[in-house]
Amino acid sequence: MLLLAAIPLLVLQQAPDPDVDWDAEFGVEAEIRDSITGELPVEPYDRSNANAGAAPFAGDSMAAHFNGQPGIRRVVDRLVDLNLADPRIAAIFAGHDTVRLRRTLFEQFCYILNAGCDYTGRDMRASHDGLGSRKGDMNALVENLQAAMGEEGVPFAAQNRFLSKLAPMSGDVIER
Ligand code: HEM
Repeated sequence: MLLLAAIPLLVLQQAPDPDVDWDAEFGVEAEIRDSITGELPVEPYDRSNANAGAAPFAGDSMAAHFNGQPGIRRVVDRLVDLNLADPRIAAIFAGHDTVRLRRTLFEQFCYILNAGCDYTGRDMRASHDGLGSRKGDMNALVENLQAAMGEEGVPFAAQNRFLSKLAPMSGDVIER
């Protein structure tokens, strides 16, 4: 009986018109990547090193332990790759601009490690607002960061000093 009632509905159902631009119909604006940086646009915000969320280390020993800017770049790229491949947290990164993330995360790490960069990204609260990440997600990310630093040969003591700079940010990063 239910099947009989469904037949007229199936007959009435039409295939979607392939010529309709559904984004335009629903007012979805196309996001266009910058032709030079490859990044998607973000809402305007005030740029400041204070957005990095921690003061830089004094001296150049931490930068040296990370093998300078090239080493920091490798750690960040590896961290992003591990996060994107990590079934625990990959979904949180899906659909976000990883081109921008690689750049801003590099700047943040480089600034905090006193390796000669300014941070131009958003503050931690603004950039993680609405992501819904929890303590377990933070733990997963820290594990991936430890793996990336380990692969770069960063000594344990330096890894822990760096992690202790990031730990206080978790209040702004995870969902309240
Ligand atoms: C202390 C730990 C963390 C630090 C230092 C950090 C750092 C950053 C930085 C610098 C940005 C880019 C800001 C910008 O582009 O303006 C960012 C964005 C992002 N972070 Fe984190 N993060 C942390 C933890 C996490 C965790 C635990 C997750 C989820 C598992 C996460 C997911 C994301 C995502 C998805 C974005 C992109 C947001 C967007 O495109 O709007 N982060 N993070």
